[in-house]
Order: sequence, then C-alpha cells, then structure tokens
Amino acid sequence: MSKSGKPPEQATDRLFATERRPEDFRFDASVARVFPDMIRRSVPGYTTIIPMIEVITEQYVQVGSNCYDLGCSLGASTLAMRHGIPHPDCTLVGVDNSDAMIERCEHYIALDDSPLPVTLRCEDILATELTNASVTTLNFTLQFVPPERRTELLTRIAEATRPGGVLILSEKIRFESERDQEIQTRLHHEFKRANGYSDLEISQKRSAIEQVLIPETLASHQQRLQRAGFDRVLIWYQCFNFVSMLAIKDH
Ligand SMILES: Nc1ncnc2c1ncn2[C@@H]1O[C@H](C[S@+](CC[C@H]([NH3+])C(=O)[O-])CC(=O)[O-])[C@@H](O)[C@H]1O
Ligand SMILES: O=C(O)C(=O)Cc1ccccc1
Repeated sequence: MSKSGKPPEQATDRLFATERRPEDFRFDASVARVFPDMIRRSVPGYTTIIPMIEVITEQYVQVGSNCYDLGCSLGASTLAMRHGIPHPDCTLVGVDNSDAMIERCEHYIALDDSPLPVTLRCEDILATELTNASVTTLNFTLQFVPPERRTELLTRIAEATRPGGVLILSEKIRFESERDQEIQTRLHHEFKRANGYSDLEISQKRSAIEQVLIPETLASHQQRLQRAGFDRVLIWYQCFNFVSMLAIKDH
C-alpha cells in the first residue's frame, strides 16, 4: 500500500440483481463504486486487454508527445499507459465526463507509484483538446458516443496524432449475419453467467444499455478509421463480440 492512503471501497456488482424499473444505464456513483467488478465480469478479455495496453503504449509512445485515455473511468487503461511510458517528458491525460468516475480515478492514480504525472479532465471527449498525440486509447468508450458523432471524434484524434502514432480502439461489436450475432451474444451471456450473474441481472442490464451502448460491425469501424485518417487497422484481440483494434498513422 502506498503512502497516499486506502484505495476507494470497492463493491460487488449487484446493481441489476433485484427487479428495477426500466431506466437507461448511466455512469453514476453507484456504477463507479462497483465498476472494477462489473467490467471484469461483463467484458470478455478485459483483464487481458489492460496489460496489453501497456505493451502497445511502450511500442508506440514518442519522446515529447501527449498520450490520451478517452473515457478513462477509474483509470485502469490510464495506469496501463502510464506504466508503458518510459519518457519523463510525455504528458498523460485521462478524460471522462462522469464526476463519480473522475473522483475515484484520482485516488487510484495517487495510489500508483509510477512517477509520470497524470492530468485528469472531467470533460466530454467530444470537446476535449487533443494535440501532439502519439498513443490515444478508447477502451470501450466509443460505443457510448452517439453514432452520428463518431466520425468527427475519430477525425479529430487522427488529426492530432503524429506520424507513427496510434489509436487503441476496443469495442463491443455486432455481426452482419443474424446467426453469428445470436451465437456471439449467447456466448457473451454464458460468460456473464459463468461469472455469477443471474438471468435477471443479464436481462435487466441488457435493456438498460440497449439505447446507450450502440455496437457497430467490424467493417464499419475499419472503414471509419480509414476515412478519419488512419492508414492501417489491425485487430489485435477478439473474444466473442468484444474486439480491440490498433489504428496506425504511417510516417
Ligand atoms: N462523451 C463522453 N465523454 C467522456 N467520457 C465518456 C463519454 N461517453 C462515455 N464516457 C465514459 O466512458 C467510460 C466507458 S467505460 C471505459 C473503461 C475504461 N477505459 C477502462 O479501461 O477501464 C466502458 C464500459 O463501461 O463498458 C465511462 O466511464 C463513461 O463515463
Ligand atoms: O455488461 C454488458 O453486457 C456489456 O456489454 C458491457 C458493459 C460493461 C460495463 C458497463 C456497460 C456495459
């Protein structure tokens, strides 16, 4: 334990365990309190993707550049980036528009003893300033941005990215084929069940995120990234309907 005190109290996710009135999912204080447990038990591959963000960051970070974690939540991806940045002259910025997330994120950043300073901004990623970027991460955040604003955001990221820089984009995806969609959704739900979620929790959460988390196909993501100004798009991870891409801006 570091000198900065106790970690924020973390709880098991039981938010959807009892019958609730239907309401859209929001990143409020009750979600922030259970978030590490929720995301680990809900997103297949999350616990693999986080340490790989460190590896990818280390490979693409450039001297004197800015690194951004957009939709940083409690800072899991931010800390992975921090550990992958060997240059003391880089700036690492985490952005999230949920006060509850940013408030807790500050504690996690303080508990981590890596020396690189981290700036946290409680801002909309659609409005936050982006410049001189080498590595930018959108780890399961773009899916919450209204689809009609996604091109504008990715174009701003690509324009802010230096030659040789990258965007790490992780998303829940949907499948063109109805049958594939059905199979992958069932496997995702089985993953949740294996992690202790009940049928009621799975179905209530599913309704709560339906209008808020809008998945798109892999083809749409790849085309949009290229139109936005990235030269190469690689899929470096997939588990069921959860994918992580590496979009590279060539020299
Ligand atoms: N327009 C927006 N502006 C700012 N923040 C936003 C916006 N829309 C959503 N968010 C924020 O994006 C985060 C998405 S969670 C990211 C996990 C993290 N990256 C992790 O690696 O642990 C993914 C998930 O819950 O599936 C939430 O904290 C929102 O408040
Ligand atoms: O829980 C789900 O079904 C998901 O698709 C992932 C998720 C994780 C955390 C918040 C919202 C959605």
